[in-house]
Amino acid sequence: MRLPNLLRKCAIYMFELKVESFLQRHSFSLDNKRIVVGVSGGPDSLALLHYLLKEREKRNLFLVVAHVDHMFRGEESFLDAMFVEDFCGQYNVPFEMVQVNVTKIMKETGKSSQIAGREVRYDFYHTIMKQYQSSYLALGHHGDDQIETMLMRLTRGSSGKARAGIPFSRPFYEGIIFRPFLCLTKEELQHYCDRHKLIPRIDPSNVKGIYSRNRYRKQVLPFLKAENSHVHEHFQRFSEELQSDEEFLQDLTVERLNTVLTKREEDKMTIDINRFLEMPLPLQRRGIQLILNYLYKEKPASLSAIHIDQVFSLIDHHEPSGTLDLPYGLKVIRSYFQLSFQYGQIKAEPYYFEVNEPGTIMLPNGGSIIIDFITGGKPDESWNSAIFNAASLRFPLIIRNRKKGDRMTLKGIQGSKKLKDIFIDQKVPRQDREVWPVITDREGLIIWLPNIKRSSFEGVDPTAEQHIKLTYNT
Ligand SMILES: Nc1ncnc2c1ncn2[C@@H]1O[C@H](COP(=O)(O)OP(=O)(O)OP(=O)(O)O)[C@@H](O)[C@H]1O
Repeated sequence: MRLPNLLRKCAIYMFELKVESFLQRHSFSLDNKRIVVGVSGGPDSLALLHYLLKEREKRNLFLVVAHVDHMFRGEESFLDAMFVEDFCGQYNVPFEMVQVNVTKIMKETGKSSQIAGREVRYDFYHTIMKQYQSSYLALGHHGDDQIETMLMRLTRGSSGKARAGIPFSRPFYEGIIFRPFLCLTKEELQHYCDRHKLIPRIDPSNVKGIYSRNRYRKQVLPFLKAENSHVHEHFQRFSEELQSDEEFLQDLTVERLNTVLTKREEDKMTIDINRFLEMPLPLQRRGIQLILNYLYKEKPASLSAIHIDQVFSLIDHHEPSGTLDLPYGLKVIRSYFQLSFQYGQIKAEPYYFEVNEPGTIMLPNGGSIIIDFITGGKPDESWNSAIFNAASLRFPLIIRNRKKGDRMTLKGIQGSKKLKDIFIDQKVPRQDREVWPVITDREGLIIWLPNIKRSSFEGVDPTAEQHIKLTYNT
């Protein structure tokens, strides 16, 4: 055998070995699979199809090719489709294609060409997988794609698993997407095409000059490759480690979050702040992320790490209450030790307690009212308590949330004042007003608005035999 031929054989062998050991590392066997292959006609997916065709007999593979003509480049892009069809004809592979005017979709929906094109492709892949009863979709992403994706996401501020880039495999409807070429560079795929005398139609990456991906491809990748020619292997390993770390932490987060959630509805979640703060910090961050992912059926592009930081500021806040507006009308509301994530208007749960004797009443807002009977001596008054002459109160006392039209008489002031105005004057957040406790006597006279205003009924009476002390703990 002549030397160039031997070198060629060696290179092909090395290529196949790399892919095989990559598949093995992911415990993925090609044997007996029915696979849809996404083929654009460019070098990466043409090399992928060729590689799988070489394995077809040995592995007992059933292959079918899916091609999408996005109609971006008029006649040219239709010729790509014809090229792929012709290639499939030569190798006796079923070929399926669809023509979709993606530019029109972009105009109608305002989506970018990448997003609109991607949605069309993945829809079509799904259709073909169903049609051919295939559970596997093979795509030609490679190591350079991986580096670009990871750097772009990091730069953009992605979090969690997204930073790990493109996974080797992931669930896709009832099936699985897999990418056997993530272990290879773009250059290796180009060489593979050359060695097998494959002449791809175009390299679609060349027509993507305006995309930010191409700026990474042209400006960042050459620098990294010059620094270390194995950079793609290191990024790939980092991606895989990060993915498995993320999965592990994600499972832990779900477990812990379940113990912290006090409410879980379709469009509302509430956590207990004290229990939440007992979670390790990395789980706290992921916990907030999980809640947001759950509530946002479609994640807003404008949602960023800054919003997560703002949620944490609300948790660390010294004030017992506060609100944060997130994209798409999602609100985060802190009320004492409860943090709620919810859409739209805040509905207060009405509550009503009758009190006849000393004790503690736990309130739905997480606070409590303590009732003490004090006989003899001068009871001390603190900022969160109120003292009454027991004989002047008509029992049972009632602890409830406010009602429309509530008014109270204030200490040292003639006449009465609307609760609504008192709340506004004291700048009590709207959502807190609905759950703030109001204490009345049997006849409905408001005797105390805890921690906000003292009523005309309050005060120590030196002649009183017994006092009642009410304390509001938040
Ligand atoms: N028009 C298309 N029709 C079917 N599959 C496609 C199409 N475009 C891309 N794919 C699949 O998605 C993979 C990744 O797409 P991407 O756009 O990142 O790569 P590409 O530069 O188009 O790759 P290639 O050189 O294989 O065309 C491709 O390798 C291919 O498997």
